[in-house]
Order: sequence, then C-alpha cells, then structure tokens
Amino acid sequence: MTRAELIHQIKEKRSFLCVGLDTDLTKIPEHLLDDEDPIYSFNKAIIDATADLCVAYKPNIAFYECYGLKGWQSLQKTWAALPKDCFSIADAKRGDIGNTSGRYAMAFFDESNSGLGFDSITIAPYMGKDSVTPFLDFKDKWAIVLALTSNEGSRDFQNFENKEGLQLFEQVIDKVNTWGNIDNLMYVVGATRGEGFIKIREHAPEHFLLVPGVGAQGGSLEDVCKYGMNGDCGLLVNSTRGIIYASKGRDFAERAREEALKLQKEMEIELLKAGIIS
Ligand SMILES: O=c1ccn([C@@H]2O[C@H](COP(=O)(O)O)[C@@H](O)[C@H]2O)c(=O)[nH]1
Repeated sequence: MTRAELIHQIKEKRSFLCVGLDTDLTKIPEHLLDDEDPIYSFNKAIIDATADLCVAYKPNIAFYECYGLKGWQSLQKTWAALPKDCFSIADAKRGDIGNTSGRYAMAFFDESNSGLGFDSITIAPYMGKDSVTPFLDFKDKWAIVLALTSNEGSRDFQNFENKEGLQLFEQVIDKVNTWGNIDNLMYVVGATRGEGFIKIREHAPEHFLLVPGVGAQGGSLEDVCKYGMNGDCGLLVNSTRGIIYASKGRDFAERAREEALKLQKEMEIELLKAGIIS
C-alpha cells in the first residue's frame, strides 16, 4: 500500500486505528477451541467485527511462531483474510546481516514464495544499514523501525545521550532517514512516551509513526495526537488486548467492536480538530 492510499483510507474511515492480532490460545473463548484452527476462527471474527473501524491490522508474529507449523498456517490464513483496503503489519522485529535480512523480507513480503504479502514489517535497527535496506528494496512495502518503544526497558538504551546531547533514538532516526524516505519508512513510538513525540517530530516531521501502547499499556491517545499528529495524520495507533480480549465469552467479537468503535470515535474527533477531515 502506498502512502497516498493509506492517507485516503484514514480520511475515508475517519480512523487511524490499528487492531493488533496477538492471538493467544489461553485467552480466546473456550467454545472456539474445538474448531479446526481456533486462532484463525478468532482472528476472522475479530476482523469481520472491526474492518470498517480500522485502517490497519498488526499480528505479532511471536503469537504464531510459538505454535510451529500450525501457527504459521494460521498466520497465512489470517493475512489472506485481511481486507485489501487495510494496511497489514507483520510485527516481527527482524533485522540481521544483509543477505539474511533479504530472506526475512522475502518471508514477509513476497507472497509468491512464502504465501505472505504483508505491506510492512517492524525492524530492530541495532545491526545498522545493511540489516534495514533489504526491506526497502520492495516496491510499495514498508520498514517500520523501532525508535522509542513503549516498554519500561526502552530507557535502558534509547535515552542515552551523546556528547551533542542527542538521545540514541534521535540518532537512530537521523541515520535511518538517510536510507529510505517517507514512502517506505515508518517509526515505532510508544504511546506511553507522551512528550517524547515532540522530539520524534523534530527528527521525523513527515513520517508515519506506528504507535502501540494505548489500552492495556495505559498510553494516552490524546497526548499522542497532541504531540505526534502531523498534517497527513501521520499516526497508526495500535491497540491489541484492549480490543481483542474485551470479552472471553461468546460475545467477544461484539465487545471487540465496541472497544474499537470507542477508539475510532476519539480518533474522528482528533482528525476533525486537526482539520484533516471535515
Ligand atoms: O514499543 C512497542 C513495540 C511493539 N509493541 C507491540 O504492540 C502490541 C501492543 O499490544 P497491547 O496489548 O495493546 O499492549 C504488542 O504486539 C507488542 O508486542 C509494543 O507494545 N510496544
């Protein structure tokens, strides 16, 4: 999906919601466990219940690869069931020496080889240029690079300052910006980092940001928008557990829809306030 198509979807759906699909067999309703592929059954019901309210879906790959071959099959079926007007994110946090990163890119982008054709993949940038650029060689695909993450441990490295007073996440963005552009690069910034978005926007004013951390992690959507929104919206805000595990009963899909709808309504207000929609 191109940047223009993504912005169009945000305006059409009046939403910049990304629904996470971190599907855990111990958390899904019991009645689904007798299905042939409970993970897929759960995901399909969540997708059908939320597709008109969100612009992106983000399966976290750990929740699939932990089940081995069956998990990869559930992931493939889930990817194939995603609406074509939604941006798909493989939250895989990959990155390795160049030729290995090339294979990771094939695994998640090249449907003819792997059966998976995600629009984007999350990347850990620690190994540098040759670990990131293979993901940028694919047309209309995106590398979403970890910048300032939502977890407590992010402070262990990401806030280290160099002699010029630049924190590590700022240096990462400045460097990664030289490898790609606003049409193939996004950054991950945690919703829990509030005013951290001000610095992020100093270094990446136009890039889209993937923002996990609202809902279960307690990040504030209002703060994310106040400090992080740009003229094209520039945000994909993810919520996973807050939506998909709103109920463990037979009403799980309806309850997921209710939670997604609450976020979509808040997002619509933010888009109106910013003059991105009318
Ligand atoms: O900084 C980061 C990067 C990735 N994540 C991932 O996003 C979702 C968040 O799930 P919630 O249930 O809404 O907390 C999950 O897949 C994380 O691995 C993140 O949280 N923070």
